[in-house]
Amino acid sequence: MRSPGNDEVGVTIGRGPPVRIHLSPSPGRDFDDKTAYTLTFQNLTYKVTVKKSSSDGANAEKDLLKNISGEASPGEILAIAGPSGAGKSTLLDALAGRIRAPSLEGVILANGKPVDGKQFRKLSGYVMQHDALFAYLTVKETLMFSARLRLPGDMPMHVKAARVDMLIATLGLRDCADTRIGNEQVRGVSGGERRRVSIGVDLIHDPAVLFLDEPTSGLDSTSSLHMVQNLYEIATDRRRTILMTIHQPSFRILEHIHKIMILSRGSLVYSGTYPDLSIFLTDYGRRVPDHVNVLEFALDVIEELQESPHGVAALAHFHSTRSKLPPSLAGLSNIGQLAEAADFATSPCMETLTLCHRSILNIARTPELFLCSLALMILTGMVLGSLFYGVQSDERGIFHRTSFFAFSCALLLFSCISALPFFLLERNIVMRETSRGAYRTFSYVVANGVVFLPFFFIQALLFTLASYFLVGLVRDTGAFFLFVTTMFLTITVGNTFVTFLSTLVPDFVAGTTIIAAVTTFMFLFSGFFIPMSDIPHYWIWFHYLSTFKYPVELLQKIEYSHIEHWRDGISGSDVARQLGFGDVSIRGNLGVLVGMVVVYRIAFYVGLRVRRSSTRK
Ligand SMILES: Nc1ncnc2c1ncn2[C@@H]1O[C@H](COP(=O)(O)OP(=O)(O)OP(=O)(O)O)[C@@H](O)[C@H]1O
Repeated sequence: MRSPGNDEVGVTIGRGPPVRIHLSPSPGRDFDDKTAYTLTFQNLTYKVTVKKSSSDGANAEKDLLKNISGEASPGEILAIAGPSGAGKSTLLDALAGRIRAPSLEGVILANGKPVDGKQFRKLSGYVMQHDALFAYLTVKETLMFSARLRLPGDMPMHVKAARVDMLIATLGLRDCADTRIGNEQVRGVSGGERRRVSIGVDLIHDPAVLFLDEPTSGLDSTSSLHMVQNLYEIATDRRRTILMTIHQPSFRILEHIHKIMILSRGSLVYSGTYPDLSIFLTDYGRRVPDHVNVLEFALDVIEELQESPHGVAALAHFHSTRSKLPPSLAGLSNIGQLAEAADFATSPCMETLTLCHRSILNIARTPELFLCSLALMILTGMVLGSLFYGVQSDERGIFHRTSFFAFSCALLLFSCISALPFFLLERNIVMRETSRGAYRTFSYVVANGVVFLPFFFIQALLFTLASYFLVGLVRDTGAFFLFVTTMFLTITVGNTFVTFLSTLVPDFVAGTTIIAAVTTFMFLFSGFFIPMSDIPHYWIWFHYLSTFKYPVELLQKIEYSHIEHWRDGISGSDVARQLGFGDVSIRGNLGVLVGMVVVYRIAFYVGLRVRRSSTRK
């Protein structure tokens, strides 16, 4: 029953008074909202098919999770422990809705309601084991961009800023708020601070349930303790449900953990509190020596059992006979309901502006990269200008012009490959952000397309200024600007092509190889090396797809159609006709280049969506 005028539902459990459960209309609208989720899971089983390397080639099924049941409550930290390869991250992913239903069996309920992966992902936060943050942004900027993307668009900016400040204080990041995140090349915040920023990014919308994969990995003992203390405060003070995987935590860390689940080879072998673990082991016949870390001792026992002929089956069975299973599904079916989560916190327009702003800041922080590429344009333009200096109106002039046009296009298109590492790095961050519902993929595709356009234009202009007059191309304002426009569109096509392929390639090495190979073939089929009439009919489609064909034709046509007097009463248009460019339409070819940009952008969008759906969310 929903009360008018507020966002609470009254739910009667048994004979008790109605429980008031606050429903926030959009996640994180109210920093102090009371939304609290109990996550209950029963009989989670996850199998994957593993291809056998043996000669019979038969596939085998591997159980990554076997009938795991448990419960995570608000105000508590549930830690998932176990030896390496036990299935900790897999269980966390399953609970966070990152593994799709057909391969995952069992039931996951949030406040007694079946979890709809998409909706639940918006109400929860997931912090991955490996950070993916922009190195050149400061801690505060990183959190502020997250706030601008993940908090409601109608929330005033000062309220978002206040929330960021509060989060910075909560996570103990005050001293490094204005320090850059950093990476291998740039000095930045410490490993512990970096982890806390990653947590902050996913905490900004105040998710009711927070999943963390190894939040203390790579941290020293003090930083690990600090981190878990932060999480403890968030869980207890704000009644958040926190689930995390851990690796060999110290005594002091264990004091901050309310419940532990221990896995071994996909089976649950313990579920309960840390103090009860000692009793459990003793009852199983493994007395815990004095003054040892009981969890470490338990992991040693498990590793020993894993090596034994019967494995951990007996321990798992012993646990199942003693454990109190979570309440039955029937008993839970009416307790509360999932808060309605808006699909996205803010409008596509606001998302695009915020993403543009973030990109501009990143570009501004790495001026050397961009200045380097601009300097390269001037330098190569001048080298080409000096090489083809002062072309004449004769046969050699035609040959030199054609070579200059073809080489200029090749240079601009091949130089776009250098953008690949940049896009690959950004791809990781964008995939994470969009998979958690931080913003629309479409907004990113638009922002990424728009933000670099001025830079591409400056590149095209500098290259043209450095080469056009030295080569001695036609002195005509219209021809000059058409030349700049062609160069600009060529660079834009090349970059959109590389961004699109960056969604498909697995890594940098494969990416450069594939992009270089495809670009080389596009050059080969452009009509420059083999005239179009000589290209076999079964390859002609590749000629039309070539990113070289249209700009090279355009440059020829622009040049000759603006030369009124070539020589001996022959006009430039006559030369163009003789060269086979008479029918080329300047508008038509410019249109094709614009069309290619649009098509590659759409393909980029589709590529990102497909890649996202084929990986764990
Ligand atoms: N898609 C998959 N196909 C086959 N095996 C997989 C797949 N995903 C995970 N595994 C295997 O499942 C087991 C559990 O993996 P998981 O990452 O959950 O372990 P973990 O307990 O988190 O390990 P660690 O502590 O080393 O990170 C491992 O043996 C892993 O190799």
